[in-house]
Amino acid sequence: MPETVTPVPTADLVDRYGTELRVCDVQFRQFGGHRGFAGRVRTVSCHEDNGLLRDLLRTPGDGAVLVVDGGGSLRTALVGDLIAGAAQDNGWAGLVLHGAVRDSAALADLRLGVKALGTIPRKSAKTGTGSVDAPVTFGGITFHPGDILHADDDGIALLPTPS
Ligand SMILES: O=C([O-])CC(=O)C(=O)O
Repeated sequence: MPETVTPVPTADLVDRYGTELRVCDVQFRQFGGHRGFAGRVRTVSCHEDNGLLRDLLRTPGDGAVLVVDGGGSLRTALVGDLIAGAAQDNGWAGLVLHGAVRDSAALADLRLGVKALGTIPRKSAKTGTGSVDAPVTFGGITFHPGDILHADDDGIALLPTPS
């Protein structure tokens, strides 16, 4: 069942949850057609290789947000218009890429959130090395599969996990 999470402004979430909210310190750029997006976290960890995330985004997203730890590399693009288009068509809410994109002009037309560090036209390898749904850490916070993520023009935040 698709699990849609309605995006809430991240500044409002800080006002509501205070320091319990986990806020990512990275200054991402916005590339997708949806500037505010939210969903349950899935993760990929990879380095200049997008085989794993390409295969995952070809499967139903059920409203999830894919968080990709690309090690911050800006040498190759992890996502372009084809992979992002598949994510849109398969019901993913958004992508958070600690890495680069390409086809950036086309990404703006998609019904998808896409935050990334920057752009580069060079492709990634496709060997499929890396891991899926292991916790990933960048910007001072750890993204666990199942966390609820909210993103907008102000940044990215993870809701406190119920104790
Ligand atoms: O295939 C790739 O590596 C990325 C790409 O260009 C696309 O998603 O369109």
